[in-house]
Amino acid sequence: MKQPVRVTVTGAAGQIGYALLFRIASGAMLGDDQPVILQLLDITPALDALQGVKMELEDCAFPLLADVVCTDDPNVGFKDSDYALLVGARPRGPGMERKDLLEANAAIFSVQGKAIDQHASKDIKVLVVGNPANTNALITQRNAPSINPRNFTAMTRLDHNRAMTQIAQKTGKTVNDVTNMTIWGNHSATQYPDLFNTKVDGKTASDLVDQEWLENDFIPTVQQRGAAIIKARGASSAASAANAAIDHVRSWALGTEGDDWVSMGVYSDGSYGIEEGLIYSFPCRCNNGDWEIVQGLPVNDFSRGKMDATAQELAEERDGVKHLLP
Ligand SMILES: NC(=O)c1ccc[n+]([C@@H]2O[C@H](COP(=O)([O-])OP(=O)(O)OC[C@H]3O[C@@H](n4cnc5c(N)ncnc54)[C@H](O)[C@@H]3O)[C@@H](O)[C@H]2O)c1
Ligand SMILES: O=C(O)C[C@H](O)C(=O)O
Repeated sequence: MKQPVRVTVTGAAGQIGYALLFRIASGAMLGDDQPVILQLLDITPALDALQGVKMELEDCAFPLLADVVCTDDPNVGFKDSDYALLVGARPRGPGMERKDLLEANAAIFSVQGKAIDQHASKDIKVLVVGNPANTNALITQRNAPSINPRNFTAMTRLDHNRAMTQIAQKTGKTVNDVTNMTIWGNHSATQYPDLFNTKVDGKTASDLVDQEWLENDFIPTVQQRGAAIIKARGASSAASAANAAIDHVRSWALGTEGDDWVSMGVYSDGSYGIEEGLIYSFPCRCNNGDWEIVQGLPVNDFSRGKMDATAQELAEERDGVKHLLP
């Protein structure tokens, strides 16, 4: 049996937490042979509820669950942590954009970045789910200067999965036929789901649909899916978000399949002309617990405009939280 790894989940008493923890403990995220210690962080008023979640985790008798720690102290929550899923943040309500949450949520990530810097493993892999995810990931990263910026990522896998299903349904195929999907940019209404590099059954997806559907149906549907779920459910996506978080960390830790890639919000090295240092969603391949941006994909004028617009929004969000970026 491998040694257990420490997985911190913030906002563990919330909606996404409830859909996430049991799958991590079952081995769905890090593999059937990897024991885990769950370090669950939430705010003080949520600690009773968190104890209830811990009791339920115990009642599952998961063979891979080595221990569960519940705390309201980030210094304890991130102690020696190998993986951190930063979920704890306020969700948006109807009529809000995700960046409207910046003021409410940004401070959480500067505190947690500092705690990660001081207490976590220097090899920690961090996934930020709490919105606005890309800019919160940037705040976390900048507050943890002793850790490689590549170790801080933001979640666009939910958008990626949504886009795969939309194109599969449109072309009468299944998601098993869809590969090489890319979400470029911000997890926001400016994100750009790219069908020009996606394949369906080996054929280029943009050749299988008309430009009118691509521009006026597919892209807005993916961009607005979170809002559509809030309208329908009266609460933001939870099970699908937890599923995407599992997918994101699993790909990062255990690798992507063959030539396929996944979408991850990662530290930009200037690839595709995107300003260095932004946390921008790129097509990424993962191997040996590391990711690399897929290079050399063709970018037409239509795509270029959309990729730049979402980068511009990220630069504006960054400038709006300058006071939290040491
Ligand atoms: N990136 C994505 O694709 C994606 C998808 C879905 C939701 N989200 C975001 O995830 C976040 C969580 O959503 P949810 O539905 O679970 O919300 P929720 O309100 O059900 O749960 C949030 C939890 O975070 C806790 N929390 C608040 N401040 C905290 C702090 N400082 N430290 C630790 N915990 C803290 C709350 O007490 C609560 O238990 C929201 O910001 C939501 O917008 C992102
Ligand atoms: O849309 C939201 O606010 C929640 C989440 O980011 C989503 O995409 O479902």
